[in-house]
Amino acid sequence: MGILTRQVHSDNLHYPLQQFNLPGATISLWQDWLSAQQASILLAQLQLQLPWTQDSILMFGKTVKIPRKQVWMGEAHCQYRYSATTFTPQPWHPSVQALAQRLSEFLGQPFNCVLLNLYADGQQHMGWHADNERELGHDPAIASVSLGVTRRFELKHRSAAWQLALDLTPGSLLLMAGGCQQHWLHRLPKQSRVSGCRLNLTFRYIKNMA
Ligand SMILES: O=C(O)CCC(=O)C(=O)O
Ligand SMILES: [Fe+2]
Repeated sequence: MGILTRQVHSDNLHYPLQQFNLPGATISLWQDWLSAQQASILLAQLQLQLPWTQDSILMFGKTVKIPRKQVWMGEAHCQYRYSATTFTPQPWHPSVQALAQRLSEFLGQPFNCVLLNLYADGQQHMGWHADNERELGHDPAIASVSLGVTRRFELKHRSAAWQLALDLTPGSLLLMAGGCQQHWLHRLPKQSRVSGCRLNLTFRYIKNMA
């Protein structure tokens, strides 16, 4: 348990970076990647304008509703398979596309699809998982932008007792890279006392095989 190696760098004054060099993963966190104003405008826009659905998944042979709402979005070829279901992407919302573009420039790597999650309150959550679908390729870099209330985000190593907990504040950018999806799991736990909603965007890249 406990926090592992922690290094704090500052690439430039506008975007201070915290980097965690974990065994088999590199986690980078930029707290105020979006300004408070940009984050709140984007939250209001996306909450209202996207076709949010509370999807069902198959768990131990039963269909259960997931404890949050989602939208899968991006380039048309970016199919996403999740618990025996294939999701076809929604076309880009212009603000989300602009964010993907800005992220690609900032991080120097392409992003062409995104899973958006809307957690109405602290009861809504996402369980332990890794984003290791084959279509994401080997050791994908996944960039996560948070809006709305601050929530805890946890990582744990698959085979050793190492854990890391971070608070994801509105406007923060988290990058999961290295072998993170191969060696670690992550989740957004319930926080019963948190009221207010959070919207998270996890940007990914899926190659066009056509
Ligand atoms: O809401 C979060 O911060 C986590 C989202 C996540 O892990 C995912 O979309 O795969
Ligand atoms: Fe994830």
